[in-house]
Amino acid sequence: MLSIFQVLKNGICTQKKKKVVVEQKVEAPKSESESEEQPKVVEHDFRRARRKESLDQIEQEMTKRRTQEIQHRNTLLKKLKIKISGDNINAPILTNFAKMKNYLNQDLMNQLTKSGYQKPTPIQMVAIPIILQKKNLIAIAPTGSGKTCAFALPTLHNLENHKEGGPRCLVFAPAQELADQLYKEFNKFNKELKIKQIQEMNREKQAFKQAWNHIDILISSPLKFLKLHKVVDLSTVEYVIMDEADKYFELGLLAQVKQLLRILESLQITYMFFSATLPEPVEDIYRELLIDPIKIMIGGRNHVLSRIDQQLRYVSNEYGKIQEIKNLINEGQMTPPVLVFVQSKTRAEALMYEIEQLKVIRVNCIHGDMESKTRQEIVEQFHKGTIWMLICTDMMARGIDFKDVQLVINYDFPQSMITYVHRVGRTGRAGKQGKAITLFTDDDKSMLRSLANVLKVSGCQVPEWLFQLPIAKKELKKKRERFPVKRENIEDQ
Ligand SMILES: Nc1ncnc2c1ncn2[C@@H]1O[C@H](COP(=O)(O)OP(=O)(O)OP(=O)(O)O)[C@@H](O)[C@H]1O
Repeated sequence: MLSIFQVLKNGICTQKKKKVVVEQKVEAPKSESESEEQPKVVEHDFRRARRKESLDQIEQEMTKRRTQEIQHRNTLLKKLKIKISGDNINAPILTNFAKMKNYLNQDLMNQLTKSGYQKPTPIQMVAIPIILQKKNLIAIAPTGSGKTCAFALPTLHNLENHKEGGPRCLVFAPAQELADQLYKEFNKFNKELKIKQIQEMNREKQAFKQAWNHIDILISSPLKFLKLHKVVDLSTVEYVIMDEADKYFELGLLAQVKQLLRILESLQITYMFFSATLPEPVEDIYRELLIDPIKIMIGGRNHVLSRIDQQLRYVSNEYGKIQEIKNLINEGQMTPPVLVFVQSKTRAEALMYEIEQLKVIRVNCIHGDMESKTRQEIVEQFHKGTIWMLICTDMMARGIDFKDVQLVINYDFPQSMITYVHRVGRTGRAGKQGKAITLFTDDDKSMLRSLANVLKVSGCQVPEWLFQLPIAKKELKKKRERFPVKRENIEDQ
């Protein structure tokens, strides 16, 4: 006869997963020797109960840890001002690049080590795992925060080895200098893939077509690409990256970009749009094109990093500006390299001439009227440090990565706040401190209220009087974007 204890035990055991063992015991004929084994069964079941208890404990512990990890991750994301929206995305890598060995191939890991990068920047923490998932992406992150590496590394990983037949990735940049820079940055990490810029490929159509078949990544401006795309087969394209994704609209290239996107529409493409400033209407245009895009925003739209010390100086008129430059030189505040932004090519030439006359600073200027080779040489000299001060137009405001620029001077007040964000973003890059001084005259007062908003979003102390100023009307802002303020000639001061 079974004791109550045994029945209870067997009853309990039959509900357990490993039923078979217990059922065998119930069905087997009973014997003296078996009854002697009863304590063993009890012990066995007791151990099982203990094991279940401890499994439950482990599960509870794991759930607790998972919750803690998510909480910790969310706290860190909040601290780093990272916002992500979208479904089913890989978790960010919030520690160091070594952790990426589970994601990136060994070659890329080796190149990363050589580059000296140790810790991913916030945009790299989140964008790299998402691009590896081949998801459509809209990413907004501050100037100098490493967006190029954020899209270049995972794209190189996704493309793996060289394949003949035509490029699998198209990278678009709005200016030649930026395309050159992207080319260098991709090549920094690349060993296997063949990357070309459109201007390196022969303009003669047949030769272009032939060269097309042997490359993996093509870097171009949308305009140049539109001139040549008809002679090649686009069916190999899998990825499209648009750097400075809002600049095309600023340049009035909306129709061209739409045309480009229409051409690519029938293909299965993963899109990546990157910028430090992506106005909502532009974002909406891109969104229409994408299926379930993931959006990453670091900081905010038009966000200037807090490590850039932004200063405003009232100089009343054009004469005041040149005096202020002399003061800054005399006060020893012009530690090179210095970038100075003006609103036109003629003003760039004129200011260079004025500063040359002082004979204290090695100065040059750069603008779109110069031959591309001359521009390349000037950029090179500024990189090397043979030019200390470079006076430029807004052609150099976006994307250009001059190392360690100490000071940006907005000699002429920028035509829009988007331009302001990009100009001052030429300093304070790659984790360094930077300084930006913006001169304003009576002609610029109507734009100060908008600047106050940018300063506020960037976490700066903003003098209260700036918020008392009237907000410039939309029409006025638009007018200023299109037609720069008429200013007195620099040479007449
Ligand atoms: N993880 C990293 N660690 C150290 N330096 C980095 C890292 N990632 C990028 N950099 C460096 O930071 C600098 C700025 O990078 P990058 O030009 O990609 O910035 P960006 O976000 O594209 O800026 P912009 O909006 O002005 O184009 C470069 O000199 C780059 O080499």
